[in-house]
Amino acid sequence: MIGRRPRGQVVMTTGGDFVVFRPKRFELPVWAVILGLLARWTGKAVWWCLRHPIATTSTGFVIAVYIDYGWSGLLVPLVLAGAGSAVWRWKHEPSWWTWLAGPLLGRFRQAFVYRRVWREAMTLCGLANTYDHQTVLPELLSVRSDPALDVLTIRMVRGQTPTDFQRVTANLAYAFGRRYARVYSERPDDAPTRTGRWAWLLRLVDRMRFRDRPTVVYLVLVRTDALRTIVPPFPVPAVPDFSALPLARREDLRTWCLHLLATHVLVGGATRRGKGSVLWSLVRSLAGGVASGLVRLWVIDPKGGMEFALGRPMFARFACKSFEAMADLLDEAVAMMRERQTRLAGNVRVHTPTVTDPLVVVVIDEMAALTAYLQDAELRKRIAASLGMLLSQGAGVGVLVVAALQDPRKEVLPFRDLFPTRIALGLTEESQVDMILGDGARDRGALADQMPRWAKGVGYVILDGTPEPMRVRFSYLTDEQIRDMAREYPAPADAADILAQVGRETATEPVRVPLPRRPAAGPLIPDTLLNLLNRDTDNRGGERQ
Ligand SMILES: Nc1ncnc2c1ncn2[C@@H]1O[C@H](COP(=O)(O)OP(=O)(O)OP(=O)(O)O)[C@@H](O)[C@H]1O
Repeated sequence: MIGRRPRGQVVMTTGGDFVVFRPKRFELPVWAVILGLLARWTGKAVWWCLRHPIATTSTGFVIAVYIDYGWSGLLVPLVLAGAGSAVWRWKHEPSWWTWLAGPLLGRFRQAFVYRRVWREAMTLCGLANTYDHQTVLPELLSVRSDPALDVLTIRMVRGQTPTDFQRVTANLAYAFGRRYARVYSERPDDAPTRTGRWAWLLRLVDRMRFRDRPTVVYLVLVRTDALRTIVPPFPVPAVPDFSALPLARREDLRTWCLHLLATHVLVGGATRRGKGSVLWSLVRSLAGGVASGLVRLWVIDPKGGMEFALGRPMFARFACKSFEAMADLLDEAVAMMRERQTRLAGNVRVHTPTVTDPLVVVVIDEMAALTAYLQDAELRKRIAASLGMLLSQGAGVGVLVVAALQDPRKEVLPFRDLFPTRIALGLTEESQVDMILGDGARDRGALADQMPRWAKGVGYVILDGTPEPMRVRFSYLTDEQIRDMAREYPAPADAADILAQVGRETATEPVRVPLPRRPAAGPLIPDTLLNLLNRDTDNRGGERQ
């Protein structure tokens, strides 16, 4: 058995301490110790220079210029570098941040901010361990800064997992003097798409940069809260990209895009926290498709139209007064889903939206009004059955549900788990965060229950493919902007839509341009009725002119 005593003495014993070996101690002369230390430091310095070629070359250059020309000689390259940097920033700020300002600021903050308090912060946050009578700390490998965030790359102590860091995310934020932090087990940014002549080389470099590093975690500290200011509406894409709909601003100032294809979306948030802004941001991002007929919005607003009536011309179907009409709307969505399933089965596995076979998005504000608070038990059951069908089978055939609600408990929303995409705005209780975003989301940094009062429309989303939440702020549309949008992007008239409205809701039909007729493949109503309605629509169009 070999053991180490506290004083560094190696002791070797057999079974019961019968024989004890003590190694002989050598006394080295002082000159040998000094020589050894010098060799060690030189080795370290050379290794550092090899690892930091840019810093080494620049320092060498500065020293050489100073020796040859003195202080005044340094002024010229300094002014030239400053001017070059200013022009670069003016012409292309993102690349200036990526290649110059970000790395420089990161190095500076690594040396003068984080390293100074590293040992103290790691120890007090409970991330320092003891091994072999020595304290072992996570190692700060690098810091990368951008205009809003510092991203710290940290090598964990052997035996630690990213969960150990995620559990103390808030402690880490405050330890470094910040309010918000997030811990990622993989790089928080994606590898860029490379094109052009040197793409192959850049892709090789990216493969190295973005390689999987299981021993490393990434701590993102929010230096400047980019979400403090209201986010103006994003430009309307003429043809919406359903895999990337721009809805919100991210903490790193980039745009957060929703992947809407083949998914349902649940938005949870306490009252007056901005659920409306999430839904309107989504409607706006789809507006181009609404006008061209690629997207149909079927909207249910149980608050009597308070939220959505302003955008009425954009909606193919709208129910806001009668719960009966809301139940009918959902039943019709199920019928459409069934018809598509029959038509598409054996041909494709996922529906692709086209003008003749559009993406149907059923938007439901205040979903609890339909699933829990509705007095009529029969109607409630009918609605629950339709919603269950849509949520479990609708995504693949392009009939999607986007719903908002305040209370995410199972009693209120039994099909919570059928929503693959979830967004949590400000909530009132800790437990609600995990109910909406999934187990452990709060521990991983989604502090939706601690949202300050100003943070309307600020929420947490889970990025595709990563378990860690991200904080975003949704764009805010004023009533005037909603009215303008509705005027500019009205839904085209479709006989089936108009028929569905007749006699159910008393709201007057909005002005709509006629939609090209659907081919014989699958009209939902008989030809005789279609002709009748066409004539009716033409007449009304004539009256308006
Ligand atoms: N993204 C946003 N940016 C800035 N302010 C916002 C944003 N979203 C909402 N607000 C502000 O918060 C108020 C409440 O927003 P909203 O009506 O959308 O909340 P809600 O959660 O839908 O409320 P309710 O529970 O009544 O449905 C708005 O009047 C607006 O002033």
